[in-house]
Amino acid sequence: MRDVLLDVRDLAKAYGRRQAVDGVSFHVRRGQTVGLLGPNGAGKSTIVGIISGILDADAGTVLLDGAAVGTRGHATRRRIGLVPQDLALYDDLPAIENLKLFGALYGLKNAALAGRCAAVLELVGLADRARDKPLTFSGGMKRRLNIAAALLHEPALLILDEPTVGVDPQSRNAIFETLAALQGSGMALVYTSHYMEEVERLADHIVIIDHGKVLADANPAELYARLPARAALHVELAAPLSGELAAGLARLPGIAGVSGESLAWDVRLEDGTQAIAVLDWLRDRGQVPVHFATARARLEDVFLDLTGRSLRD
Ligand SMILES: Nc1ncnc2c1ncn2[C@@H]1O[C@H](COP(=O)(O)OP(=O)(O)OP(=O)(O)O)[C@@H](O)[C@H]1O
Repeated sequence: MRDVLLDVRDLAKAYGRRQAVDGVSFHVRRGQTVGLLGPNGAGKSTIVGIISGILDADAGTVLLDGAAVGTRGHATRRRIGLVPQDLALYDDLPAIENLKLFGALYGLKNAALAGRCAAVLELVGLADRARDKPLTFSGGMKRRLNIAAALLHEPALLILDEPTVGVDPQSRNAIFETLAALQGSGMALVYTSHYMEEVERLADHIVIIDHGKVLADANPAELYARLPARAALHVELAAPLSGELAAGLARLPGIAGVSGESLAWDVRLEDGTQAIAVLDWLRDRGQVPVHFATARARLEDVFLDLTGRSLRD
């Protein structure tokens, strides 16, 4: 496939007897944001470590533009930027000096280094804090400085490992703005998270990982389309619904399930537009809804459907 930037094939990695990554394959196209979603311990950090050439895999290959990435493949590794889960900053060194250190590691010097430092600080919204030390920064600002450091060498692919853990909501939004700007510039991103809302918001392709394996690899619309119920209707009635009527409701076309009792009911719908038909059906039988709410299926539902477990467990 011509537009594939990163091709991850059959990765495996064990720590002692624990198989952390167990035959993982997926790819990232140019300009695409791939969300790696999975619970804590699923293997995301290990996958990211192998992709960015920090960890050796026991088996499998990682190709960037057809060239192998490995702990010894320096030229290819340089085309990847990694924002690790653990912050790597010198707290009492001004932000700009931190960046110069990282830049020097990438071989940047003099005017080129100064130019890149200014550009990345601007991009992450820290240009006016260049001379301040990270110890005066919020968790989110430190994270943004880390993102800046990973962008100094203009990578083709930026990998972010849980970049919003421990970050306040305002800073979280600032991080999203930075990432949106990077997406706009055509950069490919790999974003790991166990926060489904974030992955839903950012990613145009989602790889769900659990116990070191890929459970799903698709765009969000495809993931939702596979669900038996893509929406839910919660309805509260003025008078209790009989068991007989509830059973009748469950038999209506497009209804995936009915649960509840007395005044409050939840109806799982194959499609959200069926909510109107359900409300009409109830009203035709003298059941007056006093309150109702509909909700679309979320990635949480996809995970639950795939594993039988909640991602938040
Ligand atoms: N250095 C290590 N030594 C031993 N076991 C490890 C090591 N690193 C990770 N593991 C184990 O490998 C499995 C996968 O861990 P990994 O950190 O890749 O998952 P994760 O999805 O990134 O989770 P988290 O978000 O909590 O970091 C876990 O069971 C973890 O305990």
